[in-house]
Amino acid sequence: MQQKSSGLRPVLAFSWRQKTHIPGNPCQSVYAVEGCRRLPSNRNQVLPVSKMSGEWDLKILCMGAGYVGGPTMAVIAKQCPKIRVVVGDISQKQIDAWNTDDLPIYEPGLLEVVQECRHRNLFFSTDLDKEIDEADVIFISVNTPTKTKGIGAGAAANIKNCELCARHIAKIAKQSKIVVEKSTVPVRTAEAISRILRANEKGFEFQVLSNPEFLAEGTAIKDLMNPDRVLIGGPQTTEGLKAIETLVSVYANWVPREQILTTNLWSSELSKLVANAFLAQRVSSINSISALCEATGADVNEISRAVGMDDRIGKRFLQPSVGFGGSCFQKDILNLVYLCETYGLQACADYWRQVIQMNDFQKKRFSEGIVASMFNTVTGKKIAILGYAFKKDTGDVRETPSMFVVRDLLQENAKIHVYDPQVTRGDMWLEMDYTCGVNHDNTPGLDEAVTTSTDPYLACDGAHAVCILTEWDEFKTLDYKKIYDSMAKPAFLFDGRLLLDHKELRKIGFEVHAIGKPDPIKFPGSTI
Ligand SMILES: NC(=O)C1=CN([C@@H]2O[C@H](COP(=O)(O)OP(=O)(O)OC[C@H]3O[C@@H](n4cnc5c(N)ncnc54)[C@H](O)[C@@H]3O)[C@@H](O)[C@H]2O)C=CC1
Ligand SMILES: O=C(O)[C@H]1O[C@H](OP(=O)(O)OP(=O)(O)OC[C@H]2O[C@@H](n3ccc(=O)[nH]c3=O)[C@H](O)[C@@H]2O)[C@H](O)[C@@H](O)[C@@H]1O
Repeated sequence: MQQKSSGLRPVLAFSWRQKTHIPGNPCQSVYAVEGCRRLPSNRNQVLPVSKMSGEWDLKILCMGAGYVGGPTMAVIAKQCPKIRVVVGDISQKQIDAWNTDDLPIYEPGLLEVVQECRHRNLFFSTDLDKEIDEADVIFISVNTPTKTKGIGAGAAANIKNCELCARHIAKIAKQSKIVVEKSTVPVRTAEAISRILRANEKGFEFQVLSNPEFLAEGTAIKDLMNPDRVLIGGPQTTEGLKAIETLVSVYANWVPREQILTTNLWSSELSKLVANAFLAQRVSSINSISALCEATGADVNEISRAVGMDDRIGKRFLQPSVGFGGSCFQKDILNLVYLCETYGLQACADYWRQVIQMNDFQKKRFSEGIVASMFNTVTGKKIAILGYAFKKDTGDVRETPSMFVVRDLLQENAKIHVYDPQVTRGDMWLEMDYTCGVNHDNTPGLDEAVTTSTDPYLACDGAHAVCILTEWDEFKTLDYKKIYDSMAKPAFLFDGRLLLDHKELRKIGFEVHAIGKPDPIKFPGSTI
């Protein structure tokens, strides 16, 4: 298994955040583009897979070697040995890392797949001109963060990077190509990409498809090897349908045909936003109930169990937490909210915005609960944070709930000690600066207020409280007696993931507070 050195690692050579701010054209509103033109029917140049690429069945380029581009292409390369797959990026550091065994992202099982395919039919390169020229199919898998400035700031997705890719392809291409949106984008982005490509065409045709990705970090390889479905949207023209068929034939190498859904472009683009919105909505729904459980003495785990056993509701995504994080849930819901507003559907926009507001409430509620429980002050107290990644099995810290809790506790002048097996100190500060505007370089005393540790026991040594903020498996088997003995008393433990055995912890002597769990003092007899 791919293994990074344990503990908060030194800053990686590459840091994803640096690449979200690529200078270039500001985002063009996709809502301003004209209606879709039908493609001329005599330009039937999209070839079936087997005839496309000489010694290879097909040549694929993926622009963007991040959390999606890297794993997705590695799995295509693994499952399709006759397809040449190149993952390209504008970041030399990123590509250099992909060409070593110290991959730029942590994802269980990824290294093995990369090692199997690298230099066989999987290549990582910054020579985008050459690879665009050679590719038959080009995936665009670049970051599409929420806009921070200008029209739609704080809600609309910035598709600047997608547009730059389209312009790059248009400039270099000397023959017909299929261009595939892998990035998550606002509905009708394919139209903007098509227009850019068409405006620059030199007598050949581009087909633009939408193929959104549904992998989750931490389980990316499993999700890619066994997807619930693959979704491909494209123009419903003869050429468009042929292009769809070309992409279907790639996935059909390992995905059962009935799980490969084909549809039109706009349904495909919108389905991705809706899938993330529904998933996040479930988390916010159960988190809202966790607050009610704490007030009434009900147990949120029992609620999840009882409700989830109804087949119509289902068990998954009902795990209460300190809040959802990650680069996409908030971004994609905001994107949906912005779309609704753009089309004058304010009630729909308000409905979906509430999912984010509930998430903000949950994060805030957690940090306020810590302060309230600890006699209304954490000033000068050492608080150990176990887990900084937004979920287990990833080193990704984008929008991680831990960051918001740490920010709030810093405002109360606590001394923070963080342990996470995969997060770098550099990434931690970068995200804090980008998302919370808290910069450790120009805020006196801040750097010293946060210690990052490579050992969970050191992080907890002498602490007044321990907070479980990521559900890493290793936290389940720590020696909590040893931790308790080393802590200031009373020893508080705040479980933001419902990961631990609270009965056992209380037996040791901890004062335990957990999301959605009845407080045994307030509700004697209700603890399960
Ligand atoms: N992270 C995730 O789990 C998932 C992300 N998505 C979506 O996939 C897209 C990519 O997300 P991530 O992989 O997480 O982003 P990322 O930030 O990890 O990677 C994006 C990469 O694109 C590169 N890039 C930017 N502009 C470029 C250009 N003009 N040419 C070539 N490379 C360029 C960047 O240098 C970076 O390495 C986003 O739209 C995201 O919403 C979809 C499903 C899952
Ligand atoms: O578009 C994306 O980026 C991806 O977003 C999510 O994947 P990801 O964010 O990697 O991870 P999730 O497992 O969905 O978790 C998201 C957040 O919700 C939290 N969560 C999840 C499930 C749950 O029951 N409770 C809960 O608090 C997690 O801890 C995490 O902070 C979706 O699950 C993917 O299908 C999608 O492709």
